[in-house]
Amino acid sequence: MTHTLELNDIRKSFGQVDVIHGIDLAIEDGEFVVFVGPSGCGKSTLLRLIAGLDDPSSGDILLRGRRVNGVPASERGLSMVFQSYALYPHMSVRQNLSFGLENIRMPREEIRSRVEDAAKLLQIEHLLDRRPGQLSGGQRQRVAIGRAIVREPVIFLFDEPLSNLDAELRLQMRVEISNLHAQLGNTMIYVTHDQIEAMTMADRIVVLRGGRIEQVGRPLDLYNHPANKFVAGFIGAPQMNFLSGTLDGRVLTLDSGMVRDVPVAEPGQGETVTLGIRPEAVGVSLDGHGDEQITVENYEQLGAVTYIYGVFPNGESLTVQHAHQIPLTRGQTIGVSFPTEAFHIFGGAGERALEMQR
Ligand SMILES: Nc1ncnc2c1ncn2[C@@H]1O[C@H](COP(=O)(O)OP(=O)(O)OP(=O)(O)O)[C@@H](O)[C@H]1O
Repeated sequence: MTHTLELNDIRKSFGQVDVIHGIDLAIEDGEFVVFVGPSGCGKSTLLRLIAGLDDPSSGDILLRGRRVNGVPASERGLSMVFQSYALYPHMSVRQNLSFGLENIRMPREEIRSRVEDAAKLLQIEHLLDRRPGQLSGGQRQRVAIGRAIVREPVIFLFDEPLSNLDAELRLQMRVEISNLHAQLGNTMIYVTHDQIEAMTMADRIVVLRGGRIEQVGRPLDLYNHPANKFVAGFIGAPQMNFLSGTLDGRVLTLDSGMVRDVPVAEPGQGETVTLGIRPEAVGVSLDGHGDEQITVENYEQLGAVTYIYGVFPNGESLTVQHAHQIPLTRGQTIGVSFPTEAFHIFGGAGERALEMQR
């Protein structure tokens, strides 16, 4: 089977600096793939290599089975949507949408029909005669997306397209881009540092760090089975709790005091490990019962959910996400419990999750 896009051992250096360290990835036709990772991990660089705005130092890029290294961006059949929108300020929305098509001498009628279809799809028909300066941020972003749509690309490339929008509009555009993907069915590659965008829009997430892939998988697979501590900490908000301990045989002893049998596939030999547990998996008891006790340092009552920020006697922190409204005061002691089924145990410096016999 031919993939829409294949990256084979892609590397990129700028002068002496190696930025991408060997990326292998195959993307299927129609997939929505999100590249996510902290600032500087190389996600924009990778997208630019795919787009043809830059060339890899080594490795092959295949589009529908054809090697495209060195093929100019304009001949790859891809459309990119930038964070900055990159609209022409002196042109109307209609001209912004049609400009690229006029440049390739597409017949007028075809251009008109594509522009009108895209405007309808994005609900910007009433804005076609305005200039970008007369539009809101969200409307400008729609025009930028429209300009990508009219080219009918093999793949849409999005580089942090929502970063300049406020929270409410970001949420709305997230849903719209997902709907667009469902309607158009094109392959989409989307770069963001926002794990919520990744979780909500992706068919598959590629987590990057330092120019390497840490894990590739469906959103909930990454959430439920992170391959290492980095992915576990990056996916999910509030962040997973990490508690230090040692593993001897199948007995986990936390530095905070709790001792528990854990169903690890391989028994330990007294080595240091990290227990990961998501905030929503921690049980709370106001009368102090549970596996351990924490002091409430702070809390947030959001109505539907309560966040508790606590500290163990040994100084380690614990965040709890509780699904109910409960009375709390700073400085009070509460009991917390940790169900074994929710444990993630990371070996070494967190580079791998230990296999569990569930
Ligand atoms: N043209 C360049 N010359 C030298 N170094 C570069 C160049 N472009 C990018 N880099 C470096 O490559 C690394 C990856 O940059 P890139 O922009 O791909 O990261 P990113 O994950 O997209 O980050 P951000 O979320 O901040 O945009 C960074 O350390 C950056 O400084």
